[in-house]
This record gives sequence, structure tokens and C-alpha cells, in this order.
Amino acid sequence: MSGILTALYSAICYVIFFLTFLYAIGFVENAVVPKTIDSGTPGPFLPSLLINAVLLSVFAVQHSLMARPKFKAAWTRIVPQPAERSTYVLFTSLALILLFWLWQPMPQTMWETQGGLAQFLFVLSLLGWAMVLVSTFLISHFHLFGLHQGFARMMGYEPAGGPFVTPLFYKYIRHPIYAGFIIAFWSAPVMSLGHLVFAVATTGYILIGIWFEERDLTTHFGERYTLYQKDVGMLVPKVGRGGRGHSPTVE
Ligand SMILES: C[S@@+](CC[C@H](N)C(=O)[O-])C[C@H]1O[C@@H](n2cnc3c(N)ncnc32)[C@H](O)[C@@H]1O
Repeated sequence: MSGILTALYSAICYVIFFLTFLYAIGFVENAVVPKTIDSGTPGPFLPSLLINAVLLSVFAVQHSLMARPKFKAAWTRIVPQPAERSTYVLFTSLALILLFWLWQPMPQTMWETQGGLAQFLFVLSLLGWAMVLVSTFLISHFHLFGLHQGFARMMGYEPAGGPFVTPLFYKYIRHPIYAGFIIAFWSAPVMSLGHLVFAVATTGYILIGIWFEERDLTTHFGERYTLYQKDVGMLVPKVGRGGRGHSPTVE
């Protein structure tokens, strides 16, 4: 793949990802977009549950499998190295688009809030999404979504792997992106059965994903990451640290 083609490919994948991310906000928040988590005509309970479980599993398998170093090593014999991350981002977007498209509404209300509490939960949920986006910039947004690798190929240099960093949220929790998703998914003013299935499944997936990601991070960054794990909570800040947060200079 020529440099210009690689850069173009990574830019297209990035735009598809970003639009998918924006759609995901509307889908979960039941706002703005035509098809949301609770919209549409509900079908019978069991087939709906089964279809949703398959859609969530397709996403989970794609997202975890393609992120593992062994898969990447094999995959880059087919896909050029500079386009690998963009291809991952593209497949993730496609798995999500499939989920948005075929998701079956399960509208039974599990719990419902009103007035100030409902407004608070809605705002909290949006803050969760904002935390996700801000955190991607904290650990290198353009590397995470493949643009850096694609454009580096065009400029003729080898991009260094993303460094280990612990700014802002990362000083207090190890996984602010995942924490942001969990906040966004659970802070629903009205929790339908379908939304609850989605929140439970994605939270379970995130917890399993963290186990795999931390195994890779420990292999990659060694003692720096083990010290970080001791110092900083996974999804919730550790108590008793007097709000100091992680300080790499202490290592
Ligand atoms: C989707 S991001 C999720 C990051 C993190 N788990 C979170 O929730 O904020 C996954 C990528 O972030 C990288 N990553 C995780 N923690 C990092 C850190 N402290 N510094 C740099 N990269 C990190 C991993 O290597 C992986 O490629």
C-alpha cells in the first residue's frame, strides 16, 4: 500500500469510527438518532434476548481477539503494519453498526427516575461519554485510532509505540475510558430491560477485557505497570491516598 493510500485509508477509517462513536451516544441515550436502544417494535422476549446476545458477542470477540498481540502478529502478514490499527478500528465500527442496526428493543421498564434525579443521571451519563473522549486524548487519541500510524507511513517514518502515560484521570484510576463507558451506560434516567442487558453485558466484557489488557500492559511495560497497579485503583480511586494520585517520579 502506498503512503498516500495508507494515510487516506486511515483517515476514512477514523471518520467512520468517529461517526459511529457519535451514533453510539445517541443510541444509548435514546436521543437524536433514528434507531436507539429502546426504539422500534418489540418482538417476543427470548428471540430478542438471543439476537442481542449474539450481537454483543460478535462485538466482544472481534474487539478482544483483534487486540491481542498474537493475532496482530499473524494479521500483519495480510494487512500492512501501518494500516493494522485502522483496520481494527474499522472492524470495531462495523461490529457496532451491526449491533445498532439489528438490536432488538426490550422496553419493559426496570426502574425509572423523575425530576432532578432524572436530569442528574442524564448529565452524569453525558459526562461519562466526555470522560471517554477526553481520556483517549490523554493516552494518544490519534495513535489509538490508527491515524498516526497511517500518516507516519506517508511521511516515511516509523511511529514509536504509544508511551506509558498517567495524566489527569490516569493518576487516580487505571481505566478512565472504561470507567467513562460504565458511567454512561448505567446512568439511565429510565432503565429498560434492553438497556439493562446492554449495561450488564458490556460491564462484564469490560472487566474481562481489563484482565487481558493488563496482562499485555504488564508484559509490555514491566515493573512500571506493576507499580502503577499497586498505586492506583482499577476503575475507582484507591482510598487513603489523600487525593495525591499516581506520581511516576515516586517509582
Ligand atoms: C481502548 S484503550 C483503553 C485504555 C484504558 N484501559 C482506559 O480504560 O483508559 C486500550 C489501549 O490503551 C493502552 N493503554 C492503557 N493504559 C495506558 C497508559 N496508562 N498509557 C498508555 N497507554 C495505555 C493499551 O495499551 C491499549 O492499547
